[in-house]
Amino acid sequence: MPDSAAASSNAQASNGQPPNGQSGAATPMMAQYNAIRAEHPECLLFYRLGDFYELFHDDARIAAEALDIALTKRGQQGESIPMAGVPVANAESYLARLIRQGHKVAICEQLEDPADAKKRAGSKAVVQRGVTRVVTPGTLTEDELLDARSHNHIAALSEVGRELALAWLDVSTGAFAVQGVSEGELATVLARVEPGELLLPEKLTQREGLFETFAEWKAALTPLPGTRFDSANARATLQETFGVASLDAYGQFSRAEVSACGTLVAYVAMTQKGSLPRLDPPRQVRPDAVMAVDAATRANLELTHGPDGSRAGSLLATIDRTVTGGGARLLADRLSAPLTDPDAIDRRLDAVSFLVTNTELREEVRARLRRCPDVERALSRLTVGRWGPRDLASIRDGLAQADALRGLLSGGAGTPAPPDLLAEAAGDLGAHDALVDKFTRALAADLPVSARDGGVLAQGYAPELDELRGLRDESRRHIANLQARYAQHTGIQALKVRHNHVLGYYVEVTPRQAENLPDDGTFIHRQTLASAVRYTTTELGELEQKLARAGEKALAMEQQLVHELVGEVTARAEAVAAAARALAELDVAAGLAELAVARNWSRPRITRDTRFVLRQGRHPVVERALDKADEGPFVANDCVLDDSRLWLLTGPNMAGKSTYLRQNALIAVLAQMGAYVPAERAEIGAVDRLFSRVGAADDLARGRSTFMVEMVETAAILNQAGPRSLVILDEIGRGTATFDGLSIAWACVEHLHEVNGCRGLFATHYHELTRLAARLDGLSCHTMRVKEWQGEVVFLHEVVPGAADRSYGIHVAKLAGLPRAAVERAETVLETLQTSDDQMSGLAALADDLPLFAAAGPEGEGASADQPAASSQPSAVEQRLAEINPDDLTPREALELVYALKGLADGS
Ligand SMILES: Nc1ncnc2c1ncn2[C@@H]1O[C@H](COP(=O)(O)OP(=O)(O)OP(=O)(O)O)[C@@H](O)[C@H]1O
Repeated sequence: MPDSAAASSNAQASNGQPPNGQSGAATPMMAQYNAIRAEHPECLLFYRLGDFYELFHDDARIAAEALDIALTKRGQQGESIPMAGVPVANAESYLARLIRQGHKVAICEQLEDPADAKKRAGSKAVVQRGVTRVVTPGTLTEDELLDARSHNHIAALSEVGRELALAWLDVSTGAFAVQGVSEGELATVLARVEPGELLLPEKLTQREGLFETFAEWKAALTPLPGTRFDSANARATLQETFGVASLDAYGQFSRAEVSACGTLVAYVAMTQKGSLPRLDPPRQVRPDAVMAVDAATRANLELTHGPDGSRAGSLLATIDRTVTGGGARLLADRLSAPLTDPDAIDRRLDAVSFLVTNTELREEVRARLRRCPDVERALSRLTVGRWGPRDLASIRDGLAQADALRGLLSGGAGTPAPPDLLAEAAGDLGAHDALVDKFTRALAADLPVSARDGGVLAQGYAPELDELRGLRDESRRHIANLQARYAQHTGIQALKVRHNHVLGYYVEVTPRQAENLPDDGTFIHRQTLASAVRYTTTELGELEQKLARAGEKALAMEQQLVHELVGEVTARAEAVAAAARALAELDVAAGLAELAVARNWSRPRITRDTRFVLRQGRHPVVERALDKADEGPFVANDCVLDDSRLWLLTGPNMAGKSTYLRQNALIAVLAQMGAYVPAERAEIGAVDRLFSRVGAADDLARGRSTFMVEMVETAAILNQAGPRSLVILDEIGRGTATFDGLSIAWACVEHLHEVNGCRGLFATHYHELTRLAARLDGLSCHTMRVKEWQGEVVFLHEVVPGAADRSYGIHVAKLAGLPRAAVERAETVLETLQTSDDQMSGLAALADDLPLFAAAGPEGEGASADQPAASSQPSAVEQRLAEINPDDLTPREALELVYALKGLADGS
């Protein structure tokens, strides 16, 4: 332990406290506290005092506020220290709340029995204490602190030379991966991994190009000194952890990758004070193996998080039919990282197909999986040494089902042989019957939460244990019998033999009865209370000692036997982990098969070309919502991006454009994660990058307006999309003035067509853009069909070739309840705008829209409906327009003209 006086002032400084007057004034216990506190400046310190974890100084203030617990004071030689405490018994719920609020907590335990401390150093001894664990958001293992259905990733970003790499792992399952990244890709990879904690070298936080990315992950950042990322140390850490002389067996890692992986493992070891949970060797992820989906696209498409940020309403929630925690986590992983290699995707699809076809097998597999506890997380707790008896039962029950499932999949007589992925999973399920048998015999039917007080092992498992337990129980029985014997001997029927922690076993009678006790030396007085007198006897003392000895021995033996069971699991941790992974694999395949059957989805065909053909596609989430609300059938639509790879979609508001755009992107994601899709037929040339700009929101936190956000996202698309990419863009340019918006939309369509050459769907209200179709061969126009019936507009939600002539925006405004006067006024204005014969003069009229609206007072004051406001002189814009012939313009000239017109309009 460091010198307590020095550490004391150190701790106080790091704690934001003024030094404690003279540090020498601290009591020995506070000196110990201060020293330990100083070693963990970034954490709140839970300092064990008996049955409580206490927090002092600023820690106490923070915890009191965060947890809504009392802030008290502890006197200290005239000075009092703020203090708050949480009971050890339910510390986990408090920990969970602190971690969720972004705090880290160091748990400081008593490392010896207070009685031993007294023996060692007298009555003023300070019990030895030390931090046994640092709890951080990324290093949790307890079920109470984790969401069973999501991964909890901790990641490390490292830079060596000019190379960056990101490693991530889930401490609660051992899953471990690493990927080399460029500065530009980092945001996309982080959006996929979603780390709860991100370690990085301090100096990287200042890197200008990464500033924006880190702002997104501010709450998760844990900057560490650059020395912690040394790649030689990192390599040594990894080799030691995995017991190998070289990492080559796991892949050819760059120095940045080694540094990221090693630093991550060393950090986790530090938080667990040396005892690492079982970890998979790092799996190298090739960036091009996974469909790149940036953060904005993920959010727009609501892949794993719904509109409110939770799982509800997301694509994941809609497709998740898994029945185990491991399966749910794997499904979320797959959805977050769709593949690009058609063969790899087909392997997954083969597994789903097999279970779609074999209904009985699927049902049986799912029934068995339902009985599987979370083996992965139980294993992680067992290997890190933070387990409870129920974790042993989880391993037993999970492996028992694994054995049965292996039998089911072994393709016995009459059952078709399973495809590769399932056959491999069956192999990985392993043969654990001996362990399952042993654990079944060993574990008691009702298991306690903790192994501390025994009661874990079943009667009949270990004869020596039963014998010791027998002795213990016999002594208990003897003690119980004594009561009857003493009652008879003394003639006092109400005499009781009782037990408490202070006296141990004693005989109790009332004070009046005490007078009648025989004075033969049998009863030795211990205590007199108002209502009772208590005695011990030699015989009772002896029995008690026997009982205690037998109890202690039984407990010691039981604990040893239980540890042997734990050892049996940890010795075969790799095989158990493989079985757990296989269970998850089966669960995902069976869940997706169940979904496909229940919702009538079909198997997509993934190819290496760039055709994208969906027949009768549906939006999985909207369709489900319509079903549930009984709001009529969802109208299926085709999407054929082939020779015409870019579709321009016009149509009224509320006609279903956004839904259509999204459903095609979602189907691509589903297909490439290896799932069936909501379409009659799907043929998808594997998409390497998916981009979506749908809807818009302010990003006030970063001082960006809606339009700025829209442009930043659009810029990312135009800069990155390539021929294999799929882009969906909804109403680009609507966030600014009409002409600016139209010009930008126009330029974007041209750019996507000419430069990016990607597949895409572009929804717009700028009907003028449809003119581009005449010049760009890869562009075709489609529209949402509507029917006008008795003055009302009916949305048919059907995508057909062609262009819309109007937007019916006013109709929607009316539906939404805009005041009648406003609706009528809007109709008048619209009519005015549409009076010009050709499109360009329509545009000219649009440029004047502001004066028109400004002139309109309430209920038709100012310019009246039948006398529209218009300047008598032709405006500069009109004059310019009169000079040109639209048919002579190239798209580029048209764009330039639009800019010029805008300039004139702004200047007038
Ligand atoms: N194919 C469909 N079948 C049935 N209902 C649909 C379909 N597509 C959309 N809808 C319904 O229409 C509503 C509006 O759809 P959506 O938001 O896609 O319209 P939009 O054309 O993008 O509108 P806006 O231009 O106003 O954004 C949806 O909430 C859904 O209830």
